[in-house]
Amino acid sequence: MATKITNDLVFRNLPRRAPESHKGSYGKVLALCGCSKYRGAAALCVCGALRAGAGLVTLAAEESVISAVAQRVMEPVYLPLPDEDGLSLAASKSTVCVAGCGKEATPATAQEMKTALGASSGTVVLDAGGLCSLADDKLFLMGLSGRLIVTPHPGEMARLTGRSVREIEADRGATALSFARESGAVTVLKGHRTLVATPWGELYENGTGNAGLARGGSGDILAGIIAGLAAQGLEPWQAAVCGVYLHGLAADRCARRLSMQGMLPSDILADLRAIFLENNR
Ligand SMILES: NC(=O)C1=CN([C@@H]2O[C@H](COP(=O)(O)OP(=O)(O)OC[C@H]3O[C@@H](n4cnc5c(N)ncnc54)[C@H](O)[C@@H]3O)[C@@H](O)[C@H]2O)[C@@H](O)CC1
Ligand SMILES: Nc1ncnc2c1ncn2[C@@H]1O[C@H](COP(=O)(O)OP(=O)(O)O)[C@@H](O)[C@H]1O
Repeated sequence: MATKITNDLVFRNLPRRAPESHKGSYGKVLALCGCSKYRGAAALCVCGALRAGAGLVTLAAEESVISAVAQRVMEPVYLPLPDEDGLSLAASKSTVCVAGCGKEATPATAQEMKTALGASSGTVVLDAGGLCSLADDKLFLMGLSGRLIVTPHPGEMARLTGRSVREIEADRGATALSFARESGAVTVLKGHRTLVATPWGELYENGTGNAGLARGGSGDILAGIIAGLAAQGLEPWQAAVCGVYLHGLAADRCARRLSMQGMLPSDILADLRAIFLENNR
């Protein structure tokens, strides 16, 4: 039986900003995201982390991605790739690594993920191509146990488990729970009524969100929001539970403002900040 994620559960777990705090108080996010084909995914992920409240966000990516993102958003710091030593160093200094949005699931991506995530010691949010590139390396994923959050949609869960999307959708709860138990990762199985499963057997169901989110880029923003929350000190399960709820709540508010038909993933960021404002954050 899944626990419904409520407004009270989320805002009880969300940190407040103390008057005497500084950027270091809210964590460093390293985003290892984007490729020349998927530049927008990197921008959306970075913006999600910034709007969720992270203190500093660094984007590690190839130059074509950096120049595209830098035209849209001014706050991130950039680490141009390839730079294996620079990537390891940045990962070792980060509070959270969010990796894989806008990456293709290739052996080169898997190697890049291993370089960064192996050097990090904080929370890891692994999404999209980064996650799928490691689908056959469960030992590596298990090595991140206790600090790993994975955010597959049903198609990605199919690649991770070798089962069909139809089988996964037929029993989403059991799928998420068994993947979480076997991998040691807090598992966010996305879709209508996203589930969050913990390695110790808890299952949360999210009731926010709507079909306006059913377009490319919504998941990239979610990964960034979860990373931004984890950077502020939330445990992996708290960041996942709060992240999926706030992402969906922002989308519901956005749909009332702009319609499900016309809203874009990036539009929900204005609603996320309004939700924080309405809740005195
Ligand atoms: N603007 C950008 O740069 C964007 C980049 N993106 C990146 O594109 C790459 C490929 O990701 P995609 O997810 O598009 O492609 P994938 O090939 O990983 O997955 C797409 C397939 O997964 C299945 N699927 C997904 N959600 C489902 C659901 N809720 N229920 C049932 N089946 C479902 C469907 O079969 C679908 O055709 C990733 O790296 C991603 O980050 C996308 O996020 C789209 C936007
Ligand atoms: N019908 C829907 N109802 C609620 N949430 C949805 C719906 N469709 C998509 N979403 C949400 O939008 C996001 C889509 O993520 P994903 O499939 O990874 O897309 P992308 O990789 O293109 O960004 C997920 O958070 C998912 O839960």
